[in-house]
Amino acid sequence: MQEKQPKPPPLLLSSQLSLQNRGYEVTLNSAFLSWKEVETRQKRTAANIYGPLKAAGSHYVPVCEIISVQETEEDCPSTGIGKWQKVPQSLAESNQYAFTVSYVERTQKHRWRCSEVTLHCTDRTLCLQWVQAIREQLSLLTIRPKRLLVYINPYGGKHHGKRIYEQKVAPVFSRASISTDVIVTERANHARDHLKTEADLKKYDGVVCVGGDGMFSEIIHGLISRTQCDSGVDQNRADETLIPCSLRIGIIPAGSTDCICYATVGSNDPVTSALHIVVGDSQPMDVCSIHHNNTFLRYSVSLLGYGFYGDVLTDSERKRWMGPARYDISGVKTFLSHRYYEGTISFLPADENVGTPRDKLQCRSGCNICRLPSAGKQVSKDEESVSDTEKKGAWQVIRGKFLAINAACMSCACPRSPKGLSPAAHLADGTADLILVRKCSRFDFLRHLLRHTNKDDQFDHPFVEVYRVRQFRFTPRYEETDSDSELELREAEGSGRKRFFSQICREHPACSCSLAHSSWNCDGEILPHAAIQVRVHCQLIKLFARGIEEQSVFEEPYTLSAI
Ligand SMILES: CCCCCCCCCCCCC/C=C/[C@@H](O)[C@H](CO)NC(=O)CCCCCCCCCCCCCCC
Ligand SMILES: Nc1ncnc2c1ncn2[C@@H]1O[C@H](COP(=O)(O)OP(=O)(O)OP(=O)(O)O)[C@@H](O)[C@H]1O
Ligand SMILES: [Ca+2]
Repeated sequence: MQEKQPKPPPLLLSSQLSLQNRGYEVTLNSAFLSWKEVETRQKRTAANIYGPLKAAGSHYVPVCEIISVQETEEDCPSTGIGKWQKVPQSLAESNQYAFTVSYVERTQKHRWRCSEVTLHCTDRTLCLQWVQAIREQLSLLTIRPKRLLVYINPYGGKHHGKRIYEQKVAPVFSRASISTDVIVTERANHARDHLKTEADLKKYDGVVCVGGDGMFSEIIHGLISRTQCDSGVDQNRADETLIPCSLRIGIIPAGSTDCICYATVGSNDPVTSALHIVVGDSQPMDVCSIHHNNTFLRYSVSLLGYGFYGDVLTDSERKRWMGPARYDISGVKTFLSHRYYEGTISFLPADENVGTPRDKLQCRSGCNICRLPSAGKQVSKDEESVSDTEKKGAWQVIRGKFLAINAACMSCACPRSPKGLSPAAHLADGTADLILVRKCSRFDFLRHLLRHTNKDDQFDHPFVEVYRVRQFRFTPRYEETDSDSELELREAEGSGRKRFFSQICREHPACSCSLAHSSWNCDGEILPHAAIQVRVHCQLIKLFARGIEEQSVFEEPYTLSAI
């Protein structure tokens, strides 16, 4: 039996217009603008005089990817000179009216570009009719932002934030008739504090940051805190159900790692990010809350890393002046120091229906795992206790010596590691992947690190374990209060703090006493405590992004070759 083809949306407008001196059949319906070349009588005779009038090439642009449409003035007589310009004389007289449609074009490596087509009409009424019809369709796309609050960090990455915004992003926003209020930050936490207490958020459809992961972190801290404060939710309580933020966040990459942008869009290209904002994309994202006892410390969306990544960050902060290269220098230095740390990790594993960190399937645009009902909503306290019945007593405890303890709420893909720290982690499934790299030789650790940069599985080592979790806790050995450690602690207190550290450091020949414990790298910020409690909040924030599109979408961008 033949499958029934879905009916195309009703035609809104159709005309023969010209493009680069050739005739095109141009049509508009509520889903697509399309133009296909109409064979000239001459060409038709040469090919097949009895055949149907055939289109030589068709182009389809989804209406939702049209950026703007405007009447084009280039074909009018140029003022003062009185000469026709640009359009060949033969066409100029008959097709002097034109309109230009700007639309999204996909290029290599998940990049988007702003492309244009200028279509010429025989009379102005027809031209205006086209402009109006397309504008009407665009006005129905209410998901698109009209007013944005933009924060620029002038010192992120290579200090190009301001220039990137002015030269590459502002023209795209202005073409899409998006109005902006722009704040160039004057100090660290300027954006966070402004969002938290001052900004009149009702005026905006979204917040945009120009900078790196650290700048994004400021924005989410400001927005999440503001949202909880407005709803009377106490962030210091680790078991609180947090209220999701309603404003979407856009990231224009201008940092050193740009992993949140890279992992949600597929590239760290400012124009691509600007276009995702213009078309009004929406990608929900998980956020981890981090507490020490009952004190809120920070939120994290990408990497929460103790040991290796904590030490890389601590060292790299002293080298900020180097720009993005600081991470590589500190990376090599930390790698050579080969420090390991002892402690206990307890975690609550996620249900199996959200998959595992060893899955081959990766989180992509429209991901089915992130759309599961359990992932789609914030779990309230009551619901949490019901779904926890199966998990009662399911906390697992692991004690050991680790080179690195990493929690990735999403893949953490970035230019340094295009598949990321945890390639199968999901953006919005309510879980994080907990990666434990136990003490091993330098050579083995190097093999593990190298696999972040190639196709090999970085978890396929006997010294690496990985779990998909909803919550976890970490206690470094020197803070443990179980009977063994308590005894050690008392001994240490009796004989002075120095002796306690020297006891730990006997097992760390390569380190000095002050480095007997590491710090947490929380999205590029150092946490003040080593003992932490972490909980994933499903889809707490939304980005102007759509997740990484499948490669095929990039290769064949709605352009059908000759039919
Ligand atoms: C041999 C090459 C191995 C390369 C291994 C590369 C793995 C890279 C994994 C990157 C994961 C980034 C996760 C995102 C973290 C962001 O929230 C945060 C803020 O932006 N960035 C960093 O903390 C910045 C973290 C940057 C870490 C860079 C680590 C570089 C390690 C280099 C080790 C070299 C050993 C060479 C021995 C001769
Ligand atoms: N005007 C400013 N002066 C100094 N620091 C600022 C200013 N505005 C923001 N910051 C801080 O700069 C830090 C780094 O910024 P950002 O994340 O943009 O770049 P990066 O660290 O180079 O990149 P990445 O985070 O991707 O590694 C952030 O923690 C942010 O709080
Ligand atoms: Ca997740």
